[in-house]
Amino acid sequence: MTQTAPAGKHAMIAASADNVVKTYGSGDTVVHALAGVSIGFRSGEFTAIMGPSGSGKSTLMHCLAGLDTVTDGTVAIGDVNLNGLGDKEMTKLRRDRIGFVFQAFNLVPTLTAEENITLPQGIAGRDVDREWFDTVVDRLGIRQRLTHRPSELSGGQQQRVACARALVGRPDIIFGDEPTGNLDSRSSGEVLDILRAATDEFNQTVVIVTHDPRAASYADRVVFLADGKIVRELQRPTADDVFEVMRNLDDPAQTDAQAPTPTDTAAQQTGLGEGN
Ligand SMILES: Nc1ncnc2c1ncn2[C@@H]1O[C@H](COP(=O)(O)OP(=O)(O)OP(=O)(O)O)[C@@H](O)[C@H]1O
Repeated sequence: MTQTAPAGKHAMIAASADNVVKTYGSGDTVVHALAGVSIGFRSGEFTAIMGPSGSGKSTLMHCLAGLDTVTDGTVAIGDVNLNGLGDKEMTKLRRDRIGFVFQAFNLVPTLTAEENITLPQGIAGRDVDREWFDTVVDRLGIRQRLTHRPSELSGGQQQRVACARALVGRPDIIFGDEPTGNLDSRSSGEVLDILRAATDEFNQTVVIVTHDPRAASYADRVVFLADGKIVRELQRPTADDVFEVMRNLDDPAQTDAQAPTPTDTAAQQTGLGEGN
């Protein structure tokens, strides 16, 4: 592969949350969506965030991506603290440094696949790096589809176009919100292979929220939320490992038994987990 990361990039933190609290509402209706979350995402690593419904997964991702604000604590992309940014600076940061892959693909229906892939670069007023565009398009196997509109593509092909759109901008980090939630198992596998390859071959940092243990098993690291807190973390787990933790988290009687181990707790404090 021609595209390699700068030396030492693995040691860098692409995004981080430090003691993040997110509260919705007030008084009797207050919801503590995030109750003190600290975590760092290393450059070039693929992380999956899991947890029961309502545990705070989407809230955490939205705060990290600057799509929502925190009530307390700080979030950063690289060394840029998002808390202090105004609307314009936030928009620019999201455009320049963050890629998104959504469950619903979010392609513009009137544009071709190629136009969709290059649209963010056009909006940012940047020239598209054609060599990198070609590398991404060929790696994702969508060259034959570049002139097609989204309605002429399968769900899996649309999500591959969305992955290409995210990758072509070479963002610091790609956030995927249930990126395989609308796909059958074969297309899910293709998209997950692409996200895996993006980290392995392009040193891209990827963070996804998923409910699917099989999807999580593609990640280097799986972080489990419950009641707005990080309660477990697994490194390179199998789908069965992930399923087992989720089964226990879904069973409130088991939740206490899943309190962080000393290793997990250390991982939370550093936000880095094992193997630093
Ligand atoms: N805009 C909002 N206003 C009020 N409460 C909210 C809002 N957004 C989220 N919440 C609440 O915050 C908590 C965490 O929600 P969040 O969507 O982050 O959970 P999740 O783990 O992503 O859930 P799911 O797996 O069902 O998508 C939930 O109790 C939810 O009802």
